[in-house]
Amino acid sequence: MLQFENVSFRYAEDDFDMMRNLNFQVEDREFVSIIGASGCGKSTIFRLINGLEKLQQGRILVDGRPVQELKNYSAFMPQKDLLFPWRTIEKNICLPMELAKVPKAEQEKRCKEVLEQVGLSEYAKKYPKDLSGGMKQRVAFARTLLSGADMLLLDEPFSALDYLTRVDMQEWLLHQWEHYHKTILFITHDVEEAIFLSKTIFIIQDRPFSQMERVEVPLSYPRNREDLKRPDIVELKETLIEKLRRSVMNP
Ligand SMILES: Nc1ncnc2c1ncn2[C@@H]1O[C@H](COP(=O)(O)OP(=O)(O)OP(=O)(O)O)[C@@H](O)[C@H]1O
Repeated sequence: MLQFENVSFRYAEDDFDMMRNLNFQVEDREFVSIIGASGCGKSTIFRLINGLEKLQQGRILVDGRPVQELKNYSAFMPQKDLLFPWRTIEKNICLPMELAKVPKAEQEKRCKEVLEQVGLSEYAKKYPKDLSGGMKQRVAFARTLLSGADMLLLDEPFSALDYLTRVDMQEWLLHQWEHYHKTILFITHDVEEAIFLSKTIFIIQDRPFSQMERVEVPLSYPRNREDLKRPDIVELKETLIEKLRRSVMNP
């Protein structure tokens, strides 16, 4: 379980807090999205979780232990795939294992398994330039998985993709999540994407923010895109859009 306890943070360049006494928690294996206006601090939450920024007050705990004491508890996947163009797909996927000095035979075994699972076995020897945008994000996801962390931090991973690829990738991601049973925190600007994927949605509405409104999506898994047409889901979507619009108008 991930817990934020009274977390406050401001960037050194700023003279105002970005978040103040923030409390929230995420259960193991939950799929949680964070939505909020541009610049409200969504990515900063990820940077605090993975230790890239130091919190100035409060605690971030994973299974009751401060993250400063832990290693390899979270893995980050950015919007851009960040694959190395001169490495083959399998070599890109193996990179974190190479750095962690995992024995070569084990690297190959894990790489083969994950490529099969993400549906890209026949692309192992190809280069990133040979793959479509959606395929490259699958490779980036595979690499994130192979870090071995139980919590995946996905920062707008599909925002650069065209609409149809994006829709496919959402279904694909849910399938992966059901297979791997990881905890996923997912940042998106797309309310429908958040509803389709998540069990829980956190909304950032204020600046600075000291709380995120928590909304439970009334859909079970596995999900079907038809569910998005249900009147209560259409209404939820409108409500969330309205909340975001209000937060943009009252920064
Ligand atoms: N390293 C940094 N140093 C100083 N200020 C930063 C840094 N990173 C982000 N900021 C500022 O902090 C604010 C929040 O940034 P953050 O990236 O967390 O927002 P966000 O909600 O993820 O935005 P977006 O939706 O546009 O990606 C922004 O105003 C940004 O300019």
